Amino acid sequence: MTSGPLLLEQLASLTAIRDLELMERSLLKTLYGFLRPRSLGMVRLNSKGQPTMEVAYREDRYEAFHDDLVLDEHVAMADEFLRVSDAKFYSAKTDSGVLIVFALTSTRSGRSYLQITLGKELSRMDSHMVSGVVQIYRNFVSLMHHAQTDQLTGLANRKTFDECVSRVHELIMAEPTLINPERRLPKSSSYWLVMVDIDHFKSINDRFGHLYGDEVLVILAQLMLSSFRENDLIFRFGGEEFVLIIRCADRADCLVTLERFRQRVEERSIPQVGHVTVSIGSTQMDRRTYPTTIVDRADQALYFSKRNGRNQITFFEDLLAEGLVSVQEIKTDAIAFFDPEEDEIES
Ligand SMILES: Nc1nc2c(ncn2[C@@H]2O[C@H](COP(=O)(O)OP(=O)(O)OP(=O)(O)O)[C@@H](O)[C@H]2O)c(=O)[nH]1
Repeated sequence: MTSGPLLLEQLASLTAIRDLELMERSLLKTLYGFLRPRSLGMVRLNSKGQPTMEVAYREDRYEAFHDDLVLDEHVAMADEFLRVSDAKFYSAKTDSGVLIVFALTSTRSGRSYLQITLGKELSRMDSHMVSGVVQIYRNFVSLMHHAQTDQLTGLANRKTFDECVSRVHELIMAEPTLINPERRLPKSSSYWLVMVDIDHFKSINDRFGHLYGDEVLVILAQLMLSSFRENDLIFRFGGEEFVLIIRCADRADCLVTLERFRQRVEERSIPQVGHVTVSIGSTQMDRRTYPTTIVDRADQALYFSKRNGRNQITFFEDLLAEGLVSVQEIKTDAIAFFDPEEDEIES
């Protein structure tokens, strides 16, 4: 495995990567044993068609590459062909043999392909076999995706957040060893946990009905997807609460990003409902602080935004600097979130 993958890029698909990787390995192992190819691997492209990961598999060795990837001209052609065609695979003669490319997955954030190089064309029987194995893999990926996704908004669900937040934290802890010192990384390696809560959402439901409330949630989710980067992580907890894990250069950069989103929400006119606003609480994720504490800090910042008039952004670090909160370490796995029913604060 190469060094230097950027933290959130490792979590690109919002799915449980460890499980997905196990499935990838199992797929490659099965095909390697069956086909004994000259080479076997996978390539993942982002939504712009740029490669973000390549995997090479040989005799039980699985190697993943993230850095300095160049899109192979045959893969580019396969990508173009398989996106518009019903064909099961793409095949081309190359210097190393016959390259066969099968489409594996296709999502909003990108596509992945299986690459097989053989000494000769794939026989009819073998092509049926590979297609069958690929279909099983796709079905598993889609089941996994379903279990991890909130059905209304299409965002990752609360269960996925619980798994992801610990994993991001583990990655932050490990980061110095992951980063290649020879590669000059942009000064963009701080990670922020952000809680977003729609203001007065109950009254939207009360005035317009739940269906309109649901529509607001869907529009909010779309605004988030279009406002944050592809590799930022966006979750719906349930209710009208969302959580983000985003990478920013520093606090000022995080503020600009969140402020832009807050304004976009405020400006958006939603049919029937009109304008809605969001309150936001944010805190930096650091390696010394337990994930539960990080979540609690963002929650305290959100609570402050709510109490001070809503439609605003608060950073926990600012509250700390002003002596409005104290540092408490929560060392349990239970993550407690803001509960407006319990904490109604307006007079
Ligand atoms: N339409 C719809 N409503 C939901 C969903 N999940 C939770 N709710 C409603 O969201 C509302 C949340 O309201 P409160 O927790 O009182 O908070 P609020 O009215 O947004 O007030 P503040 O957060 O203090 O600004 C409740 O009325 C829930 O019934 C959902 O999936 N769809």
